[in-house]
Amino acid sequence: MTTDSTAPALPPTVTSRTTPAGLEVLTVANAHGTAEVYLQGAHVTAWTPAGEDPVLWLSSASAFEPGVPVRGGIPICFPWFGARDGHPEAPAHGYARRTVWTLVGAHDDHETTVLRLALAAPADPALADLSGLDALYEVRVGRTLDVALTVTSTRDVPVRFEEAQHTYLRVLDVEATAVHGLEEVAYLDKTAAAGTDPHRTPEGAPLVPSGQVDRVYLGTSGPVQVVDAARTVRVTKSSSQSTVVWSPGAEVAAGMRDMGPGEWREMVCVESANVGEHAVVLEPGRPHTLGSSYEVLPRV
Ligand SMILES: O=P(O)(O)OC[C@H]1O[C@@H](O)[C@H](O)[C@@H](O)[C@@H]1O
Repeated sequence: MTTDSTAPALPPTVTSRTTPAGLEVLTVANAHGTAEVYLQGAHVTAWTPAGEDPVLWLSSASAFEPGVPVRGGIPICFPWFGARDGHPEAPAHGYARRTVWTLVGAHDDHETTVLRLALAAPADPALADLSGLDALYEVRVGRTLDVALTVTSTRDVPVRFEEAQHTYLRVLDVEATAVHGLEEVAYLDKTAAAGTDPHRTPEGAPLVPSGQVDRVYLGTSGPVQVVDAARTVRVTKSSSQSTVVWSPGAEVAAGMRDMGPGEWREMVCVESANVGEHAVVLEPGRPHTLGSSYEVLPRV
């Protein structure tokens, strides 16, 4: 862990270590379960509520190296999602998931452990239109896992940005998993052939992913429930107008270096987001917080 004298003291529920590659990791263990958070990307890589199987999926082939995003857990996409408009050379999903955040707070709030990490706006001329966006991320590990990304602008003009909590949920078999809560929501199909209209009308039924699924559901703020043969995981969100669902399918996954053979079946991404037409336009002095809460529901 950092020996920086300004680093906050850790409560007894939190321990820290540095990996051989030099990445700092915080491990939380409290009455309600365990979690792991890398300072790079403020990346929650694991959450296991007491008595449950892990809720977050993590690739066995993920790189854990400086500057390389982890495949799994909860990557933070910020301040753009996917490719950056007008900047094809920019890394996908923004700089937040590749950058080391600073731990600015750690404490126990009754039986919940709270970590706070900060990312100052980078002073990069290539990011001039996105400058002045400071980010604070709060991770609460309790009976539920709650994450909240607060963005504050130091600019005196509105700034448009995109964001997502790109959560990989662990499932037994994605093609035998039902995603509830988006039945009545129109979406953009990112797998649509180039030059064709990607807009799709609501399907009227829960989504059971088959093959490659890459959808941006539009204008939806409601919860999503992911139901597989073993359990139901509910994702509840706040200040989010888009939900992204992604499953790479066999073919795309086979071309990904950081996904183990066949592992694509064991995950589905349900992403609380504000992207595209729902990007945030942040006014000076008006912080914006994107929140997600994850919970395992009791079987009925
Ligand atoms: O490989 P990355 O950059 O982590 O992105 C994974 C996926 O993330 C999803 O959110 C996108 O909708 C997909 O298009 C993308 O392929």
